[in-house]
Amino acid sequence: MVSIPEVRSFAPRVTGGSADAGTVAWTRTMLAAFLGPRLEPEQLARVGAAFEGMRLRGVYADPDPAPLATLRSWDVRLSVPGGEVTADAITGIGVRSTHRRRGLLGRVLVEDLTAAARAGSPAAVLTSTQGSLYERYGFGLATHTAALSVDTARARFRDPEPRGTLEVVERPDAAIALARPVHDRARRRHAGAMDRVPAVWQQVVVGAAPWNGLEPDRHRQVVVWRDDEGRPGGYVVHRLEEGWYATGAATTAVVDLQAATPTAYTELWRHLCSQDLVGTVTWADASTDEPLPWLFTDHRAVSVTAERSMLWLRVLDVPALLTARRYPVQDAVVLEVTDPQGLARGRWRLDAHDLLAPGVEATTAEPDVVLPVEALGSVVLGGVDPRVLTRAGRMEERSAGAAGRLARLLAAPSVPWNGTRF
Ligand SMILES: CC(=O)SCCNC(=O)CCNC(=O)[C@H](O)C(C)(C)COP(=O)(O)OP(=O)(O)OC[C@H]1O[C@@H](n2cnc3c(N)ncnc32)[C@H](O)[C@@H]1OP(=O)(O)O
Repeated sequence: MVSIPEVRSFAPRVTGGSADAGTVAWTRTMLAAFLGPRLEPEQLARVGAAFEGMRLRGVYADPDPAPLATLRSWDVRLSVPGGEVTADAITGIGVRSTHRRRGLLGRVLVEDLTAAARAGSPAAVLTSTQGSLYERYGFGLATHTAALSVDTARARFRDPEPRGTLEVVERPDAAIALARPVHDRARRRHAGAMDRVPAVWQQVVVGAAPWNGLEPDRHRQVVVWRDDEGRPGGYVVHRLEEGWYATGAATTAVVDLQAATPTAYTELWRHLCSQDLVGTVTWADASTDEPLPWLFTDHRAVSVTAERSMLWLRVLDVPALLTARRYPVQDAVVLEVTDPQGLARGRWRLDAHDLLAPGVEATTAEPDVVLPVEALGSVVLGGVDPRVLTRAGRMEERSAGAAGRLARLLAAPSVPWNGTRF
């Protein structure tokens, strides 16, 4: 007899670079749901080993040892304006193609969110394959990215003098060791950015991801820029997107570019735009406020080819999240938050009169704004304007001008940005 499906969670056990049988079965279901390659058992065991230290959840129906649905999560440090919080990063939500539309996504996700809230994470984050899946679970779209394309023939730099030195770093471990501290500094500038576990670094630098069986992308290159004292100030990971054989001009795609200073940023772009045989440089997930066009004498060297949704944020603990960030103006507003899963529901007074120590308290006062938890997730990093959500009927202003006051309170010092899908 087949049992009623239940959610189980476990941590991968790894010996000698290979994961245990339960993790292998989990990995097989997850890859199949994402239309991934059918891997040999030893490849699956290697892929599963990359999940060491993470939480795996699955929906199981005995006696089948493989799950019907999967989810993987781990803790990240998520930048918020003026600070950072621990967040539950979620990925790998997949349901067997034979078992869809029976509520399995909902079961495994709500279980993970409830566990994260219980463990004290103020928020959960994910990037999604589809745009309409996660609002019903309280996630709000919080950041966007811009897809850029640079025509290298038009890219003349205003500042003609290169500075510092560049190095192509061949060994991935050396590249990661150089890139990590730069990324760590750079990520604090953008709310929505987060630190990276080793598996994500491998994905970015080597191109070895679960969905390609950890096969390295041999067209990937890491270039580090150093200042005159030899200190690394920025790096770029790029890959060949289209060879030059057909057109005589190749396309290079930026995978990750982080610069701790404006000079590092300029010099990395100078390098990208001056490579022989390269006609176009693209960046699929740049920030929406890149200074790039301003580096060139002709800003039309850069085209924005698309703007895309990126990070979804689910508030789990309203006071913890709102007090972790800083506010640019002194004001106080009462927010009533509704939440179908009941995790963040309540009426809260956010008081930012003390700019260094904002306070959030439960209150019975009349609310200035009533909003569902997903709208709070959208506006909390400062990347979505509460007035726009009010105009869209996604939140309700109960006192005159409250959405505008909230917009001024939540404004972020720079545009929220997360450039890495996970
Ligand atoms: C963070 C991430 O990992 S994003 C990756 C998401 N996964 C994928 O894209 C892999 C391929 N797809 C799948 O594995 C599955 O179809 C999933 C995970 C998207 C959905 O799983 P299911 O178990 O079928 O979803 P479930 O039955 O729990 O549906 C929950 C709700 O979402 C809705 N829904 C499910 N899939 C979709 C979809 N593709 N588009 C729109 N709505 C959807 C359902 O109608 C249901 O709505 P309701 O609450 O109003 O009834």
